[in-house]
Amino acid sequence: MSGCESCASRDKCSSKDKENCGSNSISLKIMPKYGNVKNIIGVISGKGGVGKSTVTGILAIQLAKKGYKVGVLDADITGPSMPRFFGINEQRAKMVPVDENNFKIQPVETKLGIKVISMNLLTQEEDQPVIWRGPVITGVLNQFYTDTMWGELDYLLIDMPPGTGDTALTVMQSFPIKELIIVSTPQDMVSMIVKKVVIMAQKIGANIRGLVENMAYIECEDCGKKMKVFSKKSSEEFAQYIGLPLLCELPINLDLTEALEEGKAEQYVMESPLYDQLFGALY
Ligand SMILES: Nc1ncnc2c1ncn2[C@@H]1O[C@H](COP(=O)(O)OP(=O)(O)OP(=O)(O)O)[C@@H](O)[C@H]1O
Repeated sequence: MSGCESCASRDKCSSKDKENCGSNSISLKIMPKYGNVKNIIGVISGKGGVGKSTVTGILAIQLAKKGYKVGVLDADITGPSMPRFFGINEQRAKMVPVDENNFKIQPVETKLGIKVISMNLLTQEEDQPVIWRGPVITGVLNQFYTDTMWGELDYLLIDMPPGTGDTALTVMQSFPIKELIIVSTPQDMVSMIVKKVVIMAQKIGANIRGLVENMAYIECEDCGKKMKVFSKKSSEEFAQYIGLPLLCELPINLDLTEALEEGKAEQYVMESPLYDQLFGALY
């Protein structure tokens, strides 16, 4: 499947558009109306629950710590988790009227000034489910990107929904994503499914930065020994199977879990030298 065959905009493109489209960009990309976003980074995994949102959150904090202006778009409409990560789940994004028929969205800002938009910042209660079909979800996602008051952003991180479904495909094709970061855990079954998303991204010509192996080990509190949890194979072996450079290995970190439960993950990650070491050189 070539870029054009899989492109949602293919029927709207002239042959000249198609010529100018290039292998890693699809024409008719949508743009934010209320701001300027310099770089979009998509964090994705074919599999649910491997730590995509956790990696998105850590990366956003690392970038903000370096002085960049950062936004996070939680594209997981039916299973949003970014508000909890940042401890902002009690706050609500605001719908600001522009005229009779249109509105813009004021995102919630974290303590570090990261602008976050998520479905869970718009529903009345955070445990209220969203029961929508694909096209509605896709429309809402596009609105999150175009109608949010992002202001000037150096980086917008997109926490992509799990899988290779309609939503992930739409985001990859209609948002001008600079590069993707793939998240996996060191397990055969997970790696096989994650490889599907990598192949999908490669088929549509997306740039992939590399692989983050999450929950790669747990460190003994007493002796500091790193113990593997899921498989005896190394993260490098899994990265080789998936066909990507290994960016870093994240340990299972119960202090992070505790900080998350207390709504203090942002402060914990900001103060933790571990994440400086792991992500410091990435951007
Ligand atoms: N390195 C880690 N150490 C400790 N807990 C972790 C780690 N990574 C993820 N978790 C925990 O595992 C759970 C799943 O993580 P997360 O929500 O980031 O996964 P996800 O891939 O975004 O899930 P989904 O597919 O539902 O969007 C969360 O409770 C998170 O706190």
